[in-house]
Amino acid sequence: MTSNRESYNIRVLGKDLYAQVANSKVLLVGAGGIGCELLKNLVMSGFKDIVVIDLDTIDISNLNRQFLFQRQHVKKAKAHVAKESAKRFNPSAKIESIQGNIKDSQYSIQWFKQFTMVLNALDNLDARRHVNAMCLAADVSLVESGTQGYLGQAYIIKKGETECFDCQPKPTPTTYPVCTIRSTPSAPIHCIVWAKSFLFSQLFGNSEDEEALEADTSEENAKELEALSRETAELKLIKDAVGSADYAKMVFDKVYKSDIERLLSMKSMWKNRAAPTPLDYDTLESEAAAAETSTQGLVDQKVWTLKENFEMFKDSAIRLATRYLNERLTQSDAILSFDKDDEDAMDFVTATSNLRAYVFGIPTKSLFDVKSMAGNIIPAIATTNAVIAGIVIMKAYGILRGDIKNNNRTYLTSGSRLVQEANGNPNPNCNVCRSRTATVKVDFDTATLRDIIQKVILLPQEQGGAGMVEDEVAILDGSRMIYDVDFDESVESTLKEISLKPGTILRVTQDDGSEDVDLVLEAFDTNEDRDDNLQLMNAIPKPVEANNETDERKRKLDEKEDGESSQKSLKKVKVAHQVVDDVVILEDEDEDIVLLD
Ligand SMILES: Nc1ncnc2c1ncn2[C@@H]1O[C@H](COP(=O)(O)OP(=O)(O)OP(=O)(O)O)[C@@H](O)[C@H]1O
Ligand SMILES: [Zn+2]
Repeated sequence: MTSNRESYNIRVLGKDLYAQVANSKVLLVGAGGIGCELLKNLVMSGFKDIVVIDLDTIDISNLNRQFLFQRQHVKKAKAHVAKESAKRFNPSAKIESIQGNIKDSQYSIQWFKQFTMVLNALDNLDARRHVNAMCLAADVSLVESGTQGYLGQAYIIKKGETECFDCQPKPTPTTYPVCTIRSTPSAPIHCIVWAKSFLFSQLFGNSEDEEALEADTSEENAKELEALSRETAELKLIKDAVGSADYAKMVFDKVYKSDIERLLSMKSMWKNRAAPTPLDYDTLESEAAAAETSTQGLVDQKVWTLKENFEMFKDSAIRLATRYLNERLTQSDAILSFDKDDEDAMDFVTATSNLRAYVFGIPTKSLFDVKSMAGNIIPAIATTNAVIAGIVIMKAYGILRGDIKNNNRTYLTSGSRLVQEANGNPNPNCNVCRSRTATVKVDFDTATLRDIIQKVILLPQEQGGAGMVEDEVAILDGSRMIYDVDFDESVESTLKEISLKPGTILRVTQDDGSEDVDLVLEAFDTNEDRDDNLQLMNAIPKPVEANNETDERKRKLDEKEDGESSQKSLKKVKVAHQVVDDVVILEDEDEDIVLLD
């Protein structure tokens, strides 16, 4: 018997599409902000066979937007709780939940192949890249999505038909010159980067952690680096004094007094900028508590007074020092890593960055603001996730209809407008998706590397092979070279002997620079009939001809670059691929962008 929801879905989607929806198997990667919305949407729109994977447990800070979770679920696995909550929307849906990392090797290409489609609901580049590569190798359609504040996007990735996640280069994160952070901060962010990437990691972490500081070889910078190494040595002494009664005072005197006095002695530095003012521990200590009071409002949103920052500095430094010492009792090289959700770390970074701001006459910030700046956080907004999760379902319908090439990318832009942009063709220079892939079934115990070379790599293109030339071929298993003309020792070894397993992808390259070929190795089924110890399952696609469609698109754009009318469309292409953090966002709204109904 069909339920009300089911008959409604059939009416909306039509019988055929609904049947496809009901028969498809979907992998949902991530059960966070977008993932929760999406899992709910999937079961409500008729998807019945779903696997959801997430590595994390529920944090209290997730509850404001991840509506499948409630207070009593805190610390439980996201995937399992999401499954239980979503099932209540549609008890007939079959959901398998996995608490795990999608990057684990057990989630092989073969494993990905069981799905009709994969839906990403992730929050980091690394995992997105991995799923992109797996879906390309397994030739499964992927819907990629992301949100950032009020902005969001969703689009389909399909091997050979669309751009992949890595077709466009992603910009590197913002860096700051060492001297600005170390000596001449002029904005709150400079003080926060100093507190988080320098002070915190020097005291409690790995001193190499200064990833935000740019390596700069200018003369001014050389001096800075020299001062940096001297100060690092001094800090080491303090680090060793962790646990002593005057630990907080030692840290304070060094970073807010002697370091600042040393900076002041470099007079030329302050010719054209306001000189810093050192702080005095004893004066602050003796000052009556809070003569001035901090601003009103929620605790996290108050801007603390100098005295309050001072007290918080002492308190949080001792809390962290105690934790650091305890960790070292069990593991001698233990460190504390900065985490925006760690209250002690956030108290410390807020207080120490604000004290530094006082020294340099820079406005101070509330804990809330420091947290978003230190954690690089743009607040996650439930409604943005909900809109994007809805659009992901539309993309999923697009995949089932076979409408991939013409399926646009959808962006939620500032002003809450949904805009569309044509999905690009694969970038011919992308080394993630432009390789040519074929699956080869092999008997790992008897097939040799020579078999692969003869029966696949040298096999003429007309017969489905790669048609390569023996002397020019090299074969790699990941970064391990297993064959080239000067390294042919393993050629008579069986695949098992050279540790190749089902799921391995061999990359075959040829000197002449023609496109690489990826061979996905699979085992024969136990009782499978076969004539040989190796079977090429699909013809290897021919190399893409130059001047293909993508080049054509690029050429047209290049041509138009001179013309006035082109500026707009060129700009559109550029802004569309700007990436902030992990999410591509569209900053601008162009008139020639198509509005959705
Ligand atoms: N490699 C991975 N394998 C499985 N799940 C992953 C992987 N990387 C990230 N995730 C999951 O993807 C989800 C992304 O959701 P979201 O962006 O809402 O992040 P969050 O961690 O819930 O929130 P926030 O980062 O804002 O505190 C998270 O639940 C995270 O655990
Ligand atoms: Zn690509």
